[in-house]
Amino acid sequence: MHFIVKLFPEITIKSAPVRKRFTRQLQNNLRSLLKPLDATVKVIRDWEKIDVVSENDDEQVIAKAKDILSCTPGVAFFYEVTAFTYEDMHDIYEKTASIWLDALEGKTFCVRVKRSGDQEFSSIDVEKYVGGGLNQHSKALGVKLKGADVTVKMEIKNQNLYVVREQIAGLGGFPLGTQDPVLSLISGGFDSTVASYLTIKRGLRTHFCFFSLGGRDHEIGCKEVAYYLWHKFGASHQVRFVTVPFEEVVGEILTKVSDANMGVILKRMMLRAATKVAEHQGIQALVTGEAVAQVSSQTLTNLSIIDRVTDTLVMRPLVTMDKGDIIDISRQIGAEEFAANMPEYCGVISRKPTTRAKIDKVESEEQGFDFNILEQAIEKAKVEPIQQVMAVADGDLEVDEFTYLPTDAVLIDIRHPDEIEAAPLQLGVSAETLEIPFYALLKQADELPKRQYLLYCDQGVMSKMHASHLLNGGVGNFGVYRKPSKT
Ligand SMILES: Nc1ncnc2c1ncn2[C@@H]1O[C@H](COP(=O)(O)OP(=O)(O)OP(=O)(O)O)[C@@H](O)[C@H]1O
Repeated sequence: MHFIVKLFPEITIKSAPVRKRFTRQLQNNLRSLLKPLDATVKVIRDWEKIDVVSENDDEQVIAKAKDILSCTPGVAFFYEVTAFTYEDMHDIYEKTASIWLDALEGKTFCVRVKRSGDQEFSSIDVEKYVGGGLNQHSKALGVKLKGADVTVKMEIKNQNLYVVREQIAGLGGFPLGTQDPVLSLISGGFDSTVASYLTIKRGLRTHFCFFSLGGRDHEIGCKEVAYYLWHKFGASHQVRFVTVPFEEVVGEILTKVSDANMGVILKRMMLRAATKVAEHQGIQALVTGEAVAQVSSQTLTNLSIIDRVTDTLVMRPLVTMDKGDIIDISRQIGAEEFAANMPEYCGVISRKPTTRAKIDKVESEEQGFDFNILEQAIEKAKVEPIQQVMAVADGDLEVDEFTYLPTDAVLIDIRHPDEIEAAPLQLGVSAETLEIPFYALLKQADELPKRQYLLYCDQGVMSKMHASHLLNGGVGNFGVYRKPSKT
C-alpha cells in the first residue's frame, strides 16, 4: 500500500520552523497509529506531504489504514496511489492506463498532473498525451475539462510516477500534541461529545472529566463515548478519564439551594471541582459543551456567573452553534447513537430554573452549602488511563467466557456498526447472531427473550464489562465469546 498524505492548509501557511514541527508531529502520530497495524510500514516526511508506504497489500490492513488516515487530525486529504518509475511519456500513459482504462467506461473524464523535477515535458503535455490515449483506447464518453465524472490524477516527481487510485478526505485540524492539553467535561450527550471531538480535531490533547450524579449506567455510557472519541480520533496520545463522585454534592444542592438557582450552582460546583482536577493534572483549560441559550443555565448572565468561580480558561467550542448542526456533526463522527441511547440519570432538575441568576443571591445560597462535601468529592476522584475505563470494576462478579459457541447460545456482536462493516465477523461455524451495538445493549438487554447470550467485541474488554455489569444487576444469561487463538 502507498498513501500520499496532504497537510491541512493552516499548517502550510505557518512559518518554516512551525510548519516543520507540526509536520514532524503528524509523522510521529501516524507512525504510532499505523505501526501496530503493520510493523513494516514506513512514514516518510518531506516539505509538502507525508508518504505512508508498505509492502503489505492485505485488504483489511489497507481499509484500516485508510480509516486511521481519515480520522487523524492534521490531514487535509490523502491519495491512495500506485507508485511506478517511468521511461518516457508513453510509458506514463501505459502505466496510467493499467489502472484507469476499464474504470472509464461510460464516463467523462479529465487528466490532472502535478509535476516536479527536471523533465523534458510539462504537466500540460502529459495531461494531453495521457488524456488523448485514454480517450482513444477506453470506452469513455469523452474528455470534459470542467465537471467530468472522473478526474484521473497523478504526481510525477523526478523519475517517479504516482497514479492516484482514490482521493479520501481527512479531518483537517492540527496534529495532536502541537497544542496544550485540555480537560473536557463530558456528560455523554450530543454537546459535550461534539465539543470534545472539536478540541481533539484542533490538536488539543483532550482528557475527560465526568461527574457521576448517580447511576452506573450513565457512567458506563459516558466512558464508552469518551473511549470511542479517543480511540477513533486521538489514540496517538495517552489521555486520562477522571470520574468525580458528585452524588453527595447533588444531595447538598437539593437540600440547601432554591429551585431556581440549582442548575447554575451545580455548574459552579462542577467548574470548581474541574479546576482542581485540571490543576492536579497540569492542565490549563477546561472545555464544556455549552451553547448560548440552549438551556436555561446557558444564558450569558448565567454563564458569566458560572465562570466567576474559576480563573482557569473555560473553552466552549459550541457556544454559537445551532443544535441541528451539533447533531449533524455527532452523526458524521459516528457518535449520534451514543447520545440517543445515553441512560437517563437523576440530576438536578429544576421545575422553574432562572435564566437571569443574581450573583448576590447565588453567593448567599452557597453560604449554606457544606464545601467539605465538595472537597471530599474531589479527593475521591478516580483517575484512569482511558484504555482502562472499560475494564470490569473492582468487586464485580466474574462472567463466563467461551471460545466456542454452546448449542442454543446466541452470539451478540456489540461492536460499533462502522467496525462491523469494516470487518464483518467470520465465525467459521453456523450460529444464531444478533448485532446490538454496545451503546444500545443496556437498554435492549431487558427486552430480549430469555436465552443464553454471548457478547463479542474485538478486544473482549467491552463485552466482558457489559456482561459483568448485567450480571451484577441480576441478569445472569450473558457471557463473553472470544475467538479461539490461532496457535
Ligand atoms: N455529569 C456531568 N459530567 C461532566 N460534565 C458535565 C456533566 N453534566 C454537565 N456537564 C458539562 O456541562 C455542560 C452543560 O451541561 P447541561 O446538562 O446544561 O447541557 P447539555 O447541553 O444537556 O449537555 P450535554 O449535551 O453535553 O449532555 C455539558 O456540555 C458538559 O460539558
